[in-house]
Amino acid sequence: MDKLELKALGKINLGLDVLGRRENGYHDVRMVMQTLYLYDNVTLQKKSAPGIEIDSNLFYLPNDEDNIAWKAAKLLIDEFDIKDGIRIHLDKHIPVAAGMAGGSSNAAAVLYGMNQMFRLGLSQKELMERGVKLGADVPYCIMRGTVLAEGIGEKLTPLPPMPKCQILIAKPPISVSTKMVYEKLDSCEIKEHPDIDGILDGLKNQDLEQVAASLGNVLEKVTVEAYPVIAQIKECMMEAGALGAMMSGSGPTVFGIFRDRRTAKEAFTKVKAQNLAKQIYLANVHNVRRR
Ligand SMILES: C[C@@](CO)(OP(=O)(O)O)[C@H](O)COP(=O)(O)OP(=O)(O)OC[C@H]1O[C@@H](n2ccc(N)nc2=O)[C@H](O)[C@@H]1O
Ligand SMILES: Nc1ncnc2c1ncn2[C@@H]1O[C@H](COP(=O)(O)OP(=O)(O)O)[C@@H](O)[C@H]1O
Repeated sequence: MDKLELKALGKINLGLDVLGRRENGYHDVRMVMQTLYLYDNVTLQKKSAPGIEIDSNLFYLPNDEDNIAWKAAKLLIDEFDIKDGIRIHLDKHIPVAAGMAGGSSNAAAVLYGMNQMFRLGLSQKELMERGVKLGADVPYCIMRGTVLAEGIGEKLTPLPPMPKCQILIAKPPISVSTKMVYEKLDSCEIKEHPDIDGILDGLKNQDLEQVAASLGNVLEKVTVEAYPVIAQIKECMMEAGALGAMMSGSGPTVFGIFRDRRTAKEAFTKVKAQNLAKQIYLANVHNVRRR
């Protein structure tokens, strides 16, 4: 197989708690992750000349070793002494620097795809061990689905699937650095921890209302302080009938959970009319895990 087309799916965090800080600056987390059917297309093509070529539909993304998808290819080429070269094309749709793991998911797709293309024979666990070297969210992006992520995000426990619903995504026109958000959190006292167990119970009971009522993200306060538009989008979604709304990851993307598509579409129109975000999408949850 000389060419492979893959879907790199984005995620939201239904819950994100930070339990402590490690000496290397990374944080111990307890997060509930959910994959969305909102994706970048990743095309891999073998080439006979050695080396990695990468490009994308977005002019501002790096076309070199700074791209996390490039790093994923390099890791496998070096470890397995792969003689062929590879061309990677990214057709991006997941908002960038948004808290939706777009880059991590691209890297996961490259690891997964190259494992097949070059018949490397790596198990999912072995792919995830390589993934975490590229970023804390990469192992989850390999696994997908509804998952409890602990450690720095790499200790994964599969959960019952998210009940059927519609997710509205709105990314205001600002970019957020994950590193800065975690650093800012270090200077605040965490007064209230999110109810991660409430989300786990809700999933166990397949109770969408309980899941939505238990959403919580300890990073939200940090990002909202800098960008109040996040709180405005949440309010707009709640007024429009969301069962719950919250910032994903380090932000600034906000998602709302809706029981039906009609209400979600009405909320879409309201967020757009208020000019709170330019990138607005309706997405289904994607509960199929990779094995
Ligand atoms: C916040 C979350 C929630 O899912 O996602 P995003 O908002 O980035 O999508 C993740 O914890 C982000 O994961 P990811 O974006 O893969 O992190 P990395 O590239 O490994 O790290 C970027 C920076 O975030 C900080 N970081 C990341 C993970 C973690 N458990 N503790 C941290 O302190 C570190 O400062 C690190 O330098
Ligand atoms: N393949 C990629 N897709 C998106 N961003 C990338 C990629 N490679 C490197 N980056 C850089 O990583 C940063 C974080 O991107 P992204 O993964 O979209 O955000 P997040 O971690 O918030 O989900 C961006 O500012 C971008 O410059």
